[in-house]
Amino acid sequence: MKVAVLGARGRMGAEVCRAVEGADDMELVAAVDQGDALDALTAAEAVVDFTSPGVVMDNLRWCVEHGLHAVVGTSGFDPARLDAVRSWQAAGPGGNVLIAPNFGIGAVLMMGFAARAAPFFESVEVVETHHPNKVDAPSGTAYRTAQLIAAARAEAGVAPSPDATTEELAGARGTDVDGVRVHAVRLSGAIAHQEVVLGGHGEIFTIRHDSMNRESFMPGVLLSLREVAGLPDRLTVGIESLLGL
Ligand SMILES: NC(=O)C1=CN([C@@H]2O[C@H](COP(=O)(O)OP(=O)(O)OC[C@H]3O[C@@H](n4cnc5c(N)ncnc54)[C@H](OP(=O)(O)O)[C@@H]3O)[C@@H](O)[C@H]2O)C=CC1
Ligand SMILES: O=C(O)C1=N[C@H](C(=O)O)C[C@H](O)C1
Repeated sequence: MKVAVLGARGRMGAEVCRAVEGADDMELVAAVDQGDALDALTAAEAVVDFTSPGVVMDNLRWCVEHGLHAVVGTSGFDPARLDAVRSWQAAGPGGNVLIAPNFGIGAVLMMGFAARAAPFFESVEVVETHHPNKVDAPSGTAYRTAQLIAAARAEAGVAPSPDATTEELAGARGTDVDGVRVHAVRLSGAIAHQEVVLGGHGEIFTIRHDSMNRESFMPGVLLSLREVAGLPDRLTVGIESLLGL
């Protein structure tokens, strides 16, 4: 299949270009970065976007309006952004869009395990750690994890995590995502790491995932490229269904 990469000179985009060039069933037909014309994308059957939260919506709208399938790794997708994508797709034939907060297999499993464990513990918080060049906080993975945890706890009728804080230096308790506290650490030497910490009656349960390099995301990206055209929904969030989860 013919693949184009948006953000091709970035940390992830460059890794995706290498992975696509190394795949027997794929051909890299366009490597597009800041300042390049998007027209080159039309040579592709599917486009991969690893740019930044500030520009991904314009890129994605262009892809949808030009009928291209898109695999998106860029972070920053809240419910309003997902609704915007659906509205563009509803306006025309468009292509399928797959948006994955994390393409790492272990990270996907970590999110699933966290949601499964969340109703069994009184308290739960998410701590993500990333390299200091990351422009957004919290990470898309942490945001998605918190959403999944909150949904699982709501469905089970679990009370909010107890927290008696009444005096706080701004930010000390992290940010609130659907009632779940999320903390972002930026650390030289780090790539992408996350802990979900659950606390109950005399026990603490920690679920941890570490991405040691950016190659770790490539099996998920290539799988997504192979599957995106045949997905049952025009917009899919996460690669869980592609992994049979
Ligand atoms: N889903 C997942 O599994 C993963 C997701 N990510 C996410 O991917 C995104 C990119 O991360 P990373 O590669 O580290 O970031 P980088 O900053 O290294 O790469 C982004 C690239 O996009 C370029 N760019 C900026 N604007 C445009 C534009 N309008 N069109 C085309 N290219 C553009 C940048 O150029 P310039 O530098 O000149 O601005 C840069 O080369 C982030 O949102 C990150 O969170 C990262 C890892 C895994
Ligand atoms: O910017 C990164 O590096 C990463 N971004 C994604 C996110 O925001 O969750 C995925 C992974 O954590 C690496």
